[in-house]
Formats: sequence, structure tokens, C-alpha cells
Amino acid sequence: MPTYKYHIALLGGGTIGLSMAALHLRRSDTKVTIYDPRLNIEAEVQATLPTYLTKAPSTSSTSSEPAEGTDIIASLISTNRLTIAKTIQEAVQSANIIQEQSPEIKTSKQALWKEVSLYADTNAHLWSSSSGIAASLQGSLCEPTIKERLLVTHPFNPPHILPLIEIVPGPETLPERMEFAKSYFGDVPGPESNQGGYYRPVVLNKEIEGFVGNRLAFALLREACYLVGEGVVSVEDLDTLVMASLGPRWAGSGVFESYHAGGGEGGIGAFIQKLAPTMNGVWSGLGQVDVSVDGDDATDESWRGTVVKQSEAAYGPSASPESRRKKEVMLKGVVEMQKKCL
Ligand SMILES: NC(=O)C1=CN([C@@H]2O[C@H](COP(=O)(O)OP(=O)(O)OC[C@H]3O[C@@H](n4cnc5c(N)ncnc54)[C@H](O)[C@@H]3O)[C@@H](O)[C@H]2O)C=CC1
Ligand SMILES: O=C(O)[C@@H](O)C(=O)[C@H](O)[C@@H](O)CO
Repeated sequence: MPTYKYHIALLGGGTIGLSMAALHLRRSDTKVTIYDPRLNIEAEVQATLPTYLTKAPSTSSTSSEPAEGTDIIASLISTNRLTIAKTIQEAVQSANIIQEQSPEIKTSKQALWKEVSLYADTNAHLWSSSSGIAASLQGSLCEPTIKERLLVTHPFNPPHILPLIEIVPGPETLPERMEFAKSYFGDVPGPESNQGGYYRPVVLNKEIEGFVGNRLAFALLREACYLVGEGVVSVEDLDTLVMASLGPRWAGSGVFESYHAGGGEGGIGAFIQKLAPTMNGVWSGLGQVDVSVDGDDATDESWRGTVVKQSEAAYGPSASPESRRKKEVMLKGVVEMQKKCL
């Protein structure tokens, strides 16, 4: 039976967990164990993972065939590259990297790391895919030997396609653990190649709730909800506006680079100087919308009711599998184009 340099235990095989499984399986030196308490995890792996391990579709097509169908799972299992564990102990006991993508609930993640600490190798790397719960909070019930290895490796969905991995230390995370995570993800091939260099790990200097990606995303979402709630624009038209302007722009130049270009000879400094009055006016009037956790503000008249109603009218009760696959093919094309042009 072949041996592998890395054995990753993925705790949580949901939306992110299964996408991460496809990401890690692109490294020929890595094998993956998935643990998930839900009863249908094996069926989910069989149904979902092959669609992520797809052949390289041409970007002109809107669908792509699973690589060798679902027998790819049988092959991965028979060569011991993929296993499904029944317990956390079974999943982590021989892993040298442990990555959780369990529900975004602080207490659940805290309990999970506490349980992991009972069985995991004392040198295993400990990663969390959390959208915004800091490593220091997740590891707060654990010993220093856990805290110094624990860090966040936050992806954008779907991680088997989108190249960002936001690497966020806790205050006690050792620098060498950060270096390893950055180097590991930097070497993961993309969906269409065998070489590394596809993923773009970004290391944050310190933790903050929501990290950077989601703070930016949620700031935009908050203003979008405000504008729809105030009746300034519809959900569909706001989405069109972003897809026809900021989206393509930011695929080629980030926030600062695009305004640096927009400032002309004086760069972003001149841009800020020229736009200061307008920027201050807009910034002082940005929407102040909050969302209640128990959903008691979800009346039809509220901004939340309007956003949900208009989104469902425009896009259906939820994104269909076909629409998800079309968007995935488009995402692959955008990232391909970036690789060619940047
Ligand atoms: N969905 C998204 O767009 C993104 C989610 N994330 C983060 O990834 C994590 C997982 O999110 P999703 O995959 O969307 O959730 P999900 O609900 O699709 O999957 C979570 C899985 O964890 C399993 N689970 C529950 N308790 C567990 C435990 N104690 N140990 C192991 N597994 C357990 C559940 O059975 C479920 O299958 C969250 O922290 C989320 O913030 C990060 C980036 C994007
Ligand atoms: O947008 C993404 O894919 C990630 O930044 C996220 O963390 C998710 O959107 C998350 O906020 C929702 O689960």
C-alpha cells in the first residue's frame, strides 16, 4: 500500500469539507480521511466528490463530466487515498494535518478541538476553515501545545476552485506553523494542472472577527441590504450592477490597485484627494442595518423580508444544482483568465 507524506483529517464533510477534500486530493503526496457525524456522509461523498474531481471542461461549455464518474471514489478508497472515519479518534489518530469545517458555532468548535487534543499526534498541524471565529476563541479550552499549532485557513466557497486561502494566526500560533500552511496551500495544484501555484494564500498579521475577506464581503452585503430595503434598487438590479462593473474590475485589479489607476498621474493619493468630499458624504450615510439572530425581524416589510422575497423571486428558493455547476464553470474561467493575464 503506498505511503503519503501528508495525511489530512477533514472534520466536517459538508459544503466546505467535501470541496476541501477535492482540493487536498490534488496533491499526489496527500491522503484524506473524512469524518462527519451525519448518517449519509458516505452517500454524500459518492454523490458530490466526483463532481469536484472533474476533468478540465472547456470554459465555453456549461457543464463538465465527473472524472471517471463515481468509480473514482472506489479507486481512491482502494488505494487508501480516501477513507471515511466513524469517529473523531479514528479520523485524527494518524493524521499529521487536521482541518475542521464543522458548523460555524464557537462552542462546537471549542469542544471539537478539545476532543481532537485527546487523540491527535502532538505535532499535527491544526487548521480551521471558519468564516470568522478566531483561532484564539476556538482553542480557548485547550492547552498551549494546541494553541501554538492552531490557525485559521479560511477559504472562499468553493475552495476546490477559488484560489484564496486566508491564513490567520492566533496570538500563540507559532510562526513556523503559519509558514507551513502557506507553503502547503501554495503547492496545491489547480483543477486543471499538476503543478502548484494555483492557490493564493494570504497571511494576516493578526486575527480579527471575520478576518479580512468576510469583513469586506459583509460590508458590501450590509450596504446592499440597506439599498434594497430602502427601495433604491432591486436585488436583481443590484446584482447586475455588481456583475457588470465591480466584479470584472476586481477580477483584474484589486480595490487599491484599481483606485490607484483611477487616480491618474497622482495615483490613489490623487484619487482620494479628488473624491474626498463625495467619499465622506457617502461614508457618513452608509446604511445601518443589523440582523437579529432569531429572525424576528423577518417580516415582509423589513429589509430582510424584502431581500429574501426578491432573491427568491429572482433566483428561486435556492440555487439549483445546474446553476451551481454553471457558476462553477464560470468561476474556473475567471481564475484561468487571471492566471493568463496577471
Ligand atoms: N459555506 C460557505 O460558503 C463557507 C463556509 N465556511 C466555514 O466552513 C465551516 C463549515 O461550513 P459549511 O461546510 O458551509 O457547513 P455545512 O453545514 O455544509 O457542513 C458542516 C458539517 O459539519 C458536520 N458536523 C457537525 N458537527 C460536527 C463535529 N462535531 N465534527 C465534525 N463535523 C461536524 C455536519 O454534519 C455537516 O455535514 C464553517 O465554519 C463555515 O463558516 C468557510 C468558507 C465558506
Ligand atoms: O464567501 C465565502 O465563501 C466565504 O468567505 C465564507 O466564509 C462564507 O460566505 C460564509 O460567510 C458563509 O458560510
